[in-house]
Amino acid sequence: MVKTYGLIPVIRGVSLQVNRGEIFGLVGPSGSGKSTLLELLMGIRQADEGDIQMLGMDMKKDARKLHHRIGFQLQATVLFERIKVMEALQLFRSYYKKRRDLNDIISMLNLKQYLNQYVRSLSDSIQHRVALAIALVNDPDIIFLDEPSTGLEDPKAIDDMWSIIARLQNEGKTFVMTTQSLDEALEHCDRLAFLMNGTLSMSSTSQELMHKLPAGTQSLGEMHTYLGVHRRKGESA
Ligand SMILES: Nc1ncnc2c1ncn2[C@@H]1O[C@H](COP(=O)(O)OP(=O)(O)OP(=O)(O)O)[C@@H](O)[C@H]1O
Repeated sequence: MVKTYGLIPVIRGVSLQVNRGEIFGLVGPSGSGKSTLLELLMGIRQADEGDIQMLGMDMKKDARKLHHRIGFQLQATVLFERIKVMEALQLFRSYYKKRRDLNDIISMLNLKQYLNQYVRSLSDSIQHRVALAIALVNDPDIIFLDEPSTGLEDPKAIDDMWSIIARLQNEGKTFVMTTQSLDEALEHCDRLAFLMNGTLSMSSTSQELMHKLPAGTQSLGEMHTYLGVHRRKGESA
C-alpha cells in the first residue's frame, strides 16, 4: 500500500499479512504512519496504491460487508462524550444486524455501574473501557486498536485491558493494534511489524524477536539501532 497526504508520502509501499486469530502489533515511533496504516486497513482512508483483502473479501468491492465484520477503538473518544454509556452502546449497536449480547459486553468490560452516567463524566480509563465495549457491539471478527494503552496510567487498567483482549482472542477474534511500546508488543502480540517513516523494517513473531534481540533491549530506539546495524551488514535481523 502507498498513501500520500498532499505531496508527503506517509505509507511508502507496505505489504503485510495478518493471520486469523492472532494479535498483530504495528510498532513504531510517533509519526511513523501507524495510525494511517491502521485507518487504511479499516477502510476509513483510501490507499493511493494497493489492495486489501480481508476475511476473503476485497476492501474496495465489499466495503459495506466488511465494515459489519470489523470493530475499532481509535485514540479519540470525543465522538460520544455527550451521551450516557448505555445510550452510546445502544446507538452503535443499532447500526448493525449482527450484534453481541449487550449484557455480555457490559459484564466483560465491568461497566454496569456506569451505564447511566455521561461518558464525559468518567475517568479516562473507564472511557477507554466504553470505547472498547463499543468496538464489540457487532461481535466483530477483526478488532483494530490504535494505541490501546495510551492514556491508561493505572497498571491495573492496562492489565484488565489485556485480559479482555486475551479472552476475545480465545473466542477466535483477530486483533491488529498499534503501539509505541516495544515491551508491550513483545509481551502481548503474537507477531510484530516495525514501521519507520512509512516503511516496514521487519516483521517477526514476538518469540523469535525475543531470542534475537540483545539482552536488555527495551526501547524502540535501541531496536532500530539493532535493525540498522544488521541491515548495514547485509544480514537479515
Ligand atoms: N490527515 C492528514 N493530513 C496530512 N498529514 C497527516 C494526516 N494525518 C497524519 N498526517 C501525517 O502523517 C504522518 C504519519 O502520521 P500517523 O498519525 O499515521 O503516525 P503515527 O505513527 O500513528 O503517529 P502517533 O503515534 O503520534 O499517532 C505524520 O507526519 C502526520 O503529521
